[in-house]
Amino acid sequence: MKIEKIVLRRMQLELKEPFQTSFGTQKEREFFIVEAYSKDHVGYGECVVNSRPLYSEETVKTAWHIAEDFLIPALYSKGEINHPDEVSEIFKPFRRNNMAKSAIEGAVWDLYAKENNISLAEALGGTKKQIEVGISIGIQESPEKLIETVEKYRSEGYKRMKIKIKPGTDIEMLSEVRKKYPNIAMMADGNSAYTLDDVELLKELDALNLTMIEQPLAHDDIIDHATLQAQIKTPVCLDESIHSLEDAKKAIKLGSCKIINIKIGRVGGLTEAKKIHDYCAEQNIPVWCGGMLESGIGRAHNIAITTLSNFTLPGDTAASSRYWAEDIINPEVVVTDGVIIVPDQPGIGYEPVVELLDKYTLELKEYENEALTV
Ligand SMILES: O=C(O)CCC(=O)c1ccccc1C(=O)O
Ligand SMILES: [Mg+2]
Repeated sequence: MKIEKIVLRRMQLELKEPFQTSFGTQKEREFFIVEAYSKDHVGYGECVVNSRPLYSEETVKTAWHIAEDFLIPALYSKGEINHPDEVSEIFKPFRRNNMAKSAIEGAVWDLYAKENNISLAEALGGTKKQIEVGISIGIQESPEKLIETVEKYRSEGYKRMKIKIKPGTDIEMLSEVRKKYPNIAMMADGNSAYTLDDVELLKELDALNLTMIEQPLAHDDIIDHATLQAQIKTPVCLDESIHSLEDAKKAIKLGSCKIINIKIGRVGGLTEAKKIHDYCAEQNIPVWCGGMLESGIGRAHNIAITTLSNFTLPGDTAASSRYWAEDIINPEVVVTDGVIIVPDQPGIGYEPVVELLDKYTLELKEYENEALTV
C-alpha cells in the first residue's frame, strides 16, 4: 500500500447541548480529520483530542504538530505499508501523543480495508453484525432534569445509562434515578474527581447496583484504584489511566479494575486497542468502547472495534443525532432500540460527505509523499 498524500483538516462542530463533566463544560467540538490517499482510495481517521488539555495532555495544536513534524514524515520514510499493524511500530520511537498517532493509524486502517474491499470490522477480525450501545449523560443541574434526560434516552432504547458525577453531584442524584428505575443498567463516571479520602462515600455506591464506577480516582493512578476496588463491591472500570497494553496488564495484575473502557485514541490506535481487547479476553476482563464526542468518522471506527467478541458491555457510541444537528457522514450513525447495525461496505462503511467536511473545516493542509514522486 502506497500512501501518496495525507490531508489534515481542523474542524469544529457545535454540540446540540453542552456536555458537562467533572473537568468542564463543552459546547463545541474542535478536532481534526486525517485523510490518507492511495492511488485509488481515501482512508479516514479522526483525532479525538480537545482544544484544551483537560481529559488528556494532548490538544488539537500539539497533536497537529506531532502529526505534521514527526508521524507523517516517519510514515513516508518507510515507503510501502503492507499492513496497518506496522504503523504503531513506526510510531513507537515517539513517546505518548497517542491521539495524534491513533488518528493517522486509523486512516491507514480504513485505507487498508478499502484497498482489500473488506469492512474495517472484518479487517480487525470483528464478528458481530450488530452492536449494543448505551449513552453517556453529562452532569445535570438537578435530579429532576437528570431523570428527564434518563427517561428520554431510556425510551429511545439505549442499553445502559452512564451518568457523570463529581463531588456534590453524585450519590443523591444517582439514588433518585435508581429509585425511579429499579432495574435499568446504570453506571457512573467520576472522571478522576475523587481521592481515597472519599472511600466512605464511594462505598455508598454499592447500594445502587451500578454496573461499574468509571475512573473515580486520579487520571494517572492504578495504585489507589486497587486500594479502592478492594473496599467496594461495585466494579471499578479504568478509562484515563490506561494508555497501552502494558498499562492494562499492570492494572489487572494489581486488581485496580474489573472492567476496562477502551478508547482507540487514548491507547494510540486500533492495533493497540485490539491487543488490549485480546489480553482482557484471556484474563476474563470485559471491555467496552468509550467515546470522545466523536464526529461520524470517529464513531465509525468505534463501531468497527466494538464488533470484537470481548466488547461484551454496551459502549458510549450513541447516535449521530444525539450530538450533532448534522453529522459529516452519510448515512449518519443510527441507533434503534439501543442497537447499531454494523455496515458491511468496504472500510469504515460510512461515507464522509465532502461538502460537509468543507463546510466545517477551519484549516486544511496537504502533505505529499515526495519520496513517491521523485
Ligand atoms: O458520548 C461520548 O462520546 C462519551 C462521552 C464521555 O463520557 C466523555 C467525553 C469526553 C471526554 C471523556 C469522556 C469519558 O468517557 O470520560
Ligand atoms: Mg470516562
